[in-house]
Amino acid sequence: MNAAIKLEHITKSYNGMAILDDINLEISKGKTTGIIGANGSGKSVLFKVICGFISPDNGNTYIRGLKLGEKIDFPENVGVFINEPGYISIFDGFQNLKFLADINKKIDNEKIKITMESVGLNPDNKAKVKDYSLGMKQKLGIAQAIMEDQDILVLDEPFNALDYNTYKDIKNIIKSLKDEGRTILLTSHNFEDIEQLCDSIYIIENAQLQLVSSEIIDKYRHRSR
Ligand SMILES: Nc1ncnc2c1ncn2[C@@H]1O[C@H](COP(=O)(O)OP(=O)(O)OP(=O)(O)O)[C@@H](O)[C@H]1O
Repeated sequence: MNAAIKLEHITKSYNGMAILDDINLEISKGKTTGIIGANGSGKSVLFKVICGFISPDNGNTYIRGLKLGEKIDFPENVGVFINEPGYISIFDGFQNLKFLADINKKIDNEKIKITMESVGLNPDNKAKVKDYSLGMKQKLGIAQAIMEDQDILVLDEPFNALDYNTYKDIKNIIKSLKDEGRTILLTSHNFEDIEQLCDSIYIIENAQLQLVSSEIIDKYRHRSR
């Protein structure tokens, strides 16, 4: 069976500095995989390569067996949450999601509303997104990533800027998506979240990706206490 996500020998440099150096990764369907690493280690760059937002210098990305840049440029049915999603600032939350939903025409208004409610947003709130708080924008980003029942989710720091209750809500949503068998790729600076949600954990260090050992897990547990 094809892996949901497969990376082969991915390299990416900026200004002569290797950010990703010969990255290989295979994620099976239905698994939740965590990527950890220091600020600036390359987690977002890796996620953007997987989503087809940036091209690697070398290497191949396959989503459900389809090679990016060959049969498809952007993977289909992948829910993406990468920090600071772009919104139409003069639209309200519902209008923004409706605008995006109209591209694929897979879901109706009711599904958008149900999804907004599931992340704690009121679909009838007419406030423009430019007046949303950071946490509300974060919730809207999560809603767009899951509203079409995308079976692969790429979530870069989904817990940033959330108050405690919303954080709990979003964490529970990710848990249920995991239980439903979605394939999830996740970053968080809170190691406890990664440990609780993920089936396997990788670390990016010095442009290399490696499966974390129990020693590294201990180090991170200690750090997040
Ligand atoms: N478009 C770009 N041009 C030049 N350098 C870039 C570009 N995008 C990313 N970088 C560099 O690549 C490195 C990795 O950035 P990335 O955003 O992937 O880090 P990260 O691991 O997600 O960090 P954080 O935990 O702070 O979110 C950084 O040094 C960053 O400056």
